[in-house]
Amino acid sequence: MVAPASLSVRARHLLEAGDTADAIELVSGAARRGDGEALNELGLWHVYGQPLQRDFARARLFFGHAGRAGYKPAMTTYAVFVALGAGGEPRWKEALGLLEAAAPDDVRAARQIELLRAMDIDGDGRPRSLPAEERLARSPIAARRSRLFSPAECAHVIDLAKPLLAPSVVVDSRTGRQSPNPVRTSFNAVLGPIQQDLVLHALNLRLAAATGTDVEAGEPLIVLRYEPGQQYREHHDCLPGEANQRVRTAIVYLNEDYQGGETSFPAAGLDIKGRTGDMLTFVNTRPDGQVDLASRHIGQAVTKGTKWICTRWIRRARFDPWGLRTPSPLIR
Ligand SMILES: O=C(O)CCC(=O)C(=O)O
Ligand SMILES: [Fe+2]
Repeated sequence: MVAPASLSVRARHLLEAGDTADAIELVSGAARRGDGEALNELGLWHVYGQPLQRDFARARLFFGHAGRAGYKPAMTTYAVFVALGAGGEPRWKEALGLLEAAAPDDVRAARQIELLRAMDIDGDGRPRSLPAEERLARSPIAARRSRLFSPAECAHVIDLAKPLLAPSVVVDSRTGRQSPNPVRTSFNAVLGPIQQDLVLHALNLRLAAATGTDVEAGEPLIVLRYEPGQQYREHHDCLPGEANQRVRTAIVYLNEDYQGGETSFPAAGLDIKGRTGDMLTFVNTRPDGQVDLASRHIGQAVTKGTKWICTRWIRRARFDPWGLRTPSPLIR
């Protein structure tokens, strides 16, 4: 016997077939009856902005309802929204409390709690201490903090990314479009608000502290995986014609059991082979805001094993492309 398709799968089939009204009816009907999966689906629709209006405040409410109705993954999403301040105030302690309440019968929540308890963080999830910064070059400005992430944290980031990996794309400097390109042959996963968890948010807070930047200026963390022969050819990280430029990059090396794969800066004659958990950071722009060509760098081809890193591109000012912090048009 074939198991009946889940509600969200049936709703997606209806949407693909253009039966938007039926899909909405199916899901909202079930949501009214308190179905957790349906409530979660409504939350996701308010995040995607399809087929309902994008509205993070509503999404946050629906994820909370879905979690309380027993749909476990929604509780984690809700906790992340509360921690991030997506669709409402950021409240780290409340987010942590939600996760603690979920932990006894949710292994993922329990694992997060274990990793969070091992961190030296304050009541807002920010680090109380950091490894010392070691200056590597003046042009480009580049520095390292050894072991910024623990091996267990690195493994956790890899685990979050694994199911989401897809071939990397690059932004075309003329059209601004994204497409696969031989410049960058790795696979990557973008850990945005729906994919991340509280551990990842605490790590993003740590990266912000370690680079002296505002956590809200960071783009979502991207995890990159390079297999032998894969590389990221010489490039700089700035975007064409962008006002809110990527002024800084932070890279954390998530493993070290591979060969090749150094991060090289030809202008400075610098080749970095990171150890597990090391953070490399460099400045991409000059004081006038233009691209610093000395920041051009290469992810050298891996010759043996698999290289895992995560990259956070950090903007000049707060960056909120989805309007996570935009007040809801539907809720006052
Ligand atoms: O793989 C590397 O070492 C460099 C990665 C990189 O250039 C980037 O993520 O912007
Ligand atoms: Fe780069």
